[in-house]
Amino acid sequence: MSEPKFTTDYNLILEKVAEINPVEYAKTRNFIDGAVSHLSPYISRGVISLKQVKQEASNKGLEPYQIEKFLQELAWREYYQRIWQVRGDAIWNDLRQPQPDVLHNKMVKAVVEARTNITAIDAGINKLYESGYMHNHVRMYVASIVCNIGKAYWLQPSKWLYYNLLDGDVASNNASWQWVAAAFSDKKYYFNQENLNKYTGSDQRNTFMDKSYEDVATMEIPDVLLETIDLKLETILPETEKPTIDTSKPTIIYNSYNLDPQWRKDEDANRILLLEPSHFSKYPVSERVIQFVIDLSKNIPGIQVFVGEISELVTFYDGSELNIEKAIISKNHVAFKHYPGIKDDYEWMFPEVTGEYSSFFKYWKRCKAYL
Ligand SMILES: Cc1cc2nc3c(=O)[nH]c(=O)nc-3n(C[C@H](O)[C@H](O)[C@H](O)COP(=O)(O)OP(=O)(O)OC[C@H]3O[C@@H](n4cnc5c(N)ncnc54)[C@H](O)[C@@H]3O)c2cc1C
Repeated sequence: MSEPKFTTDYNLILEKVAEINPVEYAKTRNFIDGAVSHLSPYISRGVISLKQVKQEASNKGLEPYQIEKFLQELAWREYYQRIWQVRGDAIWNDLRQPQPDVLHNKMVKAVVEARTNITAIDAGINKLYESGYMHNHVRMYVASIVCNIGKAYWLQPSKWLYYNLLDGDVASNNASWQWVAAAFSDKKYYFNQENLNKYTGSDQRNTFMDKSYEDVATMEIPDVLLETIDLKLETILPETEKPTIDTSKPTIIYNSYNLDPQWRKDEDANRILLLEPSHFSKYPVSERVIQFVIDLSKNIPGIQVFVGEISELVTFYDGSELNIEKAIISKNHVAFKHYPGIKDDYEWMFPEVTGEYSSFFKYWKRCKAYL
């Protein structure tokens, strides 16, 4: 399968939203060449909302049962966002219980270098480096190899994946790694070569995963996974000019989690894509991700890219008649709580269902009442 290409043209993105096929999706989503939507980079970057995607799926004239699986998967994302809202920075800790059976806090070197010798896994990692995307099932396989077979603590590996993903989202990423590693679920997620072959179209045999599930769960760490690496992930940000701000008007702030071209689009305002070094030192991403974010921002007319802190933007309004609480406008987001000013609500899929639920299925049951 060729790598998915992620356009940054807004009209083409909307075409991709229109192309979703919930019926095929439900049948094939676990296969790496299945009819998945590839919309996550746009959802995570806030170009489109879950509400918008849900609306599109609902307008296809299908029966409710035919779109339910797709809506349920969208809801997984919102479920994790709600957890992040409640937990804040505690999303960086074990969410439910300590990860069992941990040997080290580093990353497995063979995974970073795509040389586990399991062809479909190595191909999935290389695709990640080439495209910034990895299929959900491959993410689960990789996380299981790293945390459950290689016995790494989930934190550093999750940062490695986040760094490389165009759709990198702290809530979905951290919680999913923890789900695989049983820090956010009752048991570790395991697979074997037979399962991997089925979903990746591979026919490889005699690998360290070519065992029964029971043997996979109890085997010694294979030699190839023993070597570890301590990753030092850094974000390289471009140099930018000081922006031109007309301080008689408010400034609308966009960032790597909000690049919605429709939001407040008819307002007379300054528009800034704010790339804060402090944010990216806490959440490092690759140069590819930064370029993707900058390219997506080009859908917003008049936007200026500014690498700097919100506090520097605020000083532009010193002596201005506009009160800073009205001058800065952003979308409410847990990673950008430190912005001052007006914060618009995110377009939730299920605005009525707030807070943290002890399981996705309890959460989904509640959501279904609003479908
Ligand atoms: C270890 C691991 C790490 C992950 N890290 C991220 C991440 O950083 N960012 C991210 O957006 N997703 C993450 N996911 C979830 C999921 O893999 C991706 O959302 C999905 O693969 C994106 O591809 P798609 O748009 O084709 O999804 P589709 O299957 O077409 O689903 C449509 C949308 O529903 C949402 N969705 C679907 N499945 C999930 C799921 N399991 N969890 C959360 N949301 C889901 C996504 O927004 C996705 O775009 C992770 C999963 C695992 C197992």
